[in-house]
Amino acid sequence: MIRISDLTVAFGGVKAIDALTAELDAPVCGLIGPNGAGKTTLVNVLSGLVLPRSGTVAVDGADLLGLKPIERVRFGLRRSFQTEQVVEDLSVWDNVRALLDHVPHARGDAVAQVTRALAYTGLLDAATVLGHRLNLFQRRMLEIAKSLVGAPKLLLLDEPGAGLTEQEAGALRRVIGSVHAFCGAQVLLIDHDVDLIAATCTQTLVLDFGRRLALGPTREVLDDPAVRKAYLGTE
Ligand SMILES: Nc1ncnc2c1ncn2[C@@H]1O[C@H](COP(=O)(O)OP(=O)(O)OP(=O)(O)O)[C@@H](O)[C@H]1O
Repeated sequence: MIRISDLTVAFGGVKAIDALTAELDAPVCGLIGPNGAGKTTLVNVLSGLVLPRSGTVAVDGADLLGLKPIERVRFGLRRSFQTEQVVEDLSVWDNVRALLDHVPHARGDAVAQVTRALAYTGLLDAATVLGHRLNLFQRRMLEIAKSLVGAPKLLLLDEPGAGLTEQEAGALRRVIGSVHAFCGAQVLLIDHDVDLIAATCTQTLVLDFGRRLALGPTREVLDDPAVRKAYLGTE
């Protein structure tokens, strides 16, 4: 559960997030809005890359803003970036294994955890392949696999579907839609692909100019005339 209260982030005179209050409690939540709406800024606040001017954010009851970025990772926060953070000269296995150096996990079960995450994301057969040899889809899956080891509580996925083929997007949908069943973590998904949001997210938050334009069940939100006008470009 993510509880955001009266959150404001300003870059000079621009309020990227403007007095935002929202409770996100679905296993997979969507975060959408037009370009510049504040989506990435919100994810940056959650992961600790940006400090808000005011407000609070709690995840599963814990005050997130009181934790340093590395403490948030230990707490169970995971994030994928629009540009994948793959170590190019490490194998797929070692890319995932490296995450476990930074987070708590039961001693000795690293092999089992990495194996399980790679199997879940379809990367087990590619475990020995070096990062620079992976295609775009495999890189996206590797980002998710890294998020799944070491007791994650919340996955922040920033446009994981961008540039994928329809078949790959289908596979991504299945992986994201089952993350909660796989490891119990909540997912906050930013994507411009409304079909991906509709297929995976039961609850969706829409931002516009840093403000909350809508929050609720995804189907209702996507049918909201104000959302259709601001985001989808239709009346
Ligand atoms: N580091 C920064 N310095 C100054 N302004 C910034 C910074 N980061 C974001 N902004 C501004 O804050 C606003 C929100 O940007 P943000 O990147 O969060 O939007 P977004 O919804 O993620 O957009 P997109 O869909 O294009 O990724 C924009 O007006 C942007 O120009």
